[in-house]
Amino acid sequence: MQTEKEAEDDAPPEEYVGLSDFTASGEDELSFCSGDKLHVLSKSSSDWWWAELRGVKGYVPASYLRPEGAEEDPWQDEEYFGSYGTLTLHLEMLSDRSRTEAYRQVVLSNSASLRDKVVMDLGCGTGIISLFCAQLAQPSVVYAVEASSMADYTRQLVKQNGCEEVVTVLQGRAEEIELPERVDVLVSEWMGNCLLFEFMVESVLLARDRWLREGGIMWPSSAALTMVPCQADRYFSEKMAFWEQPYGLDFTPLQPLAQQEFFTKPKFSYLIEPADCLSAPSDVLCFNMYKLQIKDLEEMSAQFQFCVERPGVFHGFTAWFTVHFESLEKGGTAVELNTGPDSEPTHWKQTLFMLDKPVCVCAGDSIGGAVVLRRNPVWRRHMSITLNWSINSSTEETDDSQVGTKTFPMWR
Ligand SMILES: N=C(N)NC/C=C/[C@H]1O[C@@H](n2cnc3c(N)ncnc32)[C@H](O)[C@@H]1O
Repeated sequence: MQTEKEAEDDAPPEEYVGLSDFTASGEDELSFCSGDKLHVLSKSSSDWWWAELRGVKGYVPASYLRPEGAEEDPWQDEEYFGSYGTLTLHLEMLSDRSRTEAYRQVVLSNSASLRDKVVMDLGCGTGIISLFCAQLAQPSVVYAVEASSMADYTRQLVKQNGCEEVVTVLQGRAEEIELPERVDVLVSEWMGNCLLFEFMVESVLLARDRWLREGGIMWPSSAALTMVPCQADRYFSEKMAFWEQPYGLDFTPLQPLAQQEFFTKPKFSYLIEPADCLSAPSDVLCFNMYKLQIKDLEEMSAQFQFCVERPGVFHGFTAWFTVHFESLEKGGTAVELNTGPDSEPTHWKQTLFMLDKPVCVCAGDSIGGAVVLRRNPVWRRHMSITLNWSINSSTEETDDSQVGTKTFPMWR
């Protein structure tokens, strides 16, 4: 095995740029800031490279770097579709029974109406929804569109399950591929954390405008982002209270660091208990998938007014989403996939937004305010969420800790 020194002598250094800040956590690691130009001296492993910055050498995480000069793709498609070319994410989604059964139920309950229909499964992944269509109904054709390298395996799965007569797998981005005809049904599982993260919904809208025939069906047909003010004792004690007295020592000087590290960004995959909800939840944003336009996604805002139903600590807000699949049959019942705390947990769980300072609230208090989602103008799969709130206590007079505002990057 070559040492770093030997490897270093072999290859000329390559110029890389830091994509974001990195703080070394081992003495052989090298810290750098976003934008720093590093010389990569050897790539001894795929994850950690031996690099030099301003005369100092050390290991750096390869995922934090991009080659100097390589234009950074605002959609980060190489990384995005690369991640879907491996099984991890597909296993997570397929293991999510609540999510996958909901799509199965949609096909099953619309089986008769799907006969002879033309279906597009956008971002089919392993093809599970397309296979449900071929297995549980008799569509004339399902165009299973998948941009990642998983498409090769999807073709094998279609053949393996005897569905090649009905399912045609097309590898490519839904925005770019050519279909031989318009479709009657556009089905997709596009929802990201907080409903919109990854902004795959843009691809769904482009495909709708290009391939859905007049009067065609969108599945999901509608989507709603739901929020609620909540208590998050477990998370707060794990990440913040912990520093009060670990092993009898006072580590509170670390609390500003904990604030920065754990409460600045939203916490994905947080499972909130119904009892943690301080009030009834509210659908702050609702999307009609037939009318929604891409330009509507740049900035979305809503007011809210929560009436506190139980005394507790207002640690922050929790968000989740619900999507509906309208029935193909007139008057048929819609299928609902609800990712909230009162439903079967999904792989998304919920998203927690922690305030800087928790506030005690009493039943009868009201928490009014607004939420603004702003899509990142450069990094098109990212957004920020700004929350403004004011607490009108039914008992105490209003002082400054009753009003607040905080913006959370997701992730840029
Ligand atoms: N539900 C979440 N979060 N992720 C959904 C799952 C995303 C799947 O859809 C594929 N995909 C995403 N966008 C496109 C596109 N524009 N064209 C073709 N395939 C696409 C990804 O490669 C994943 O396999």
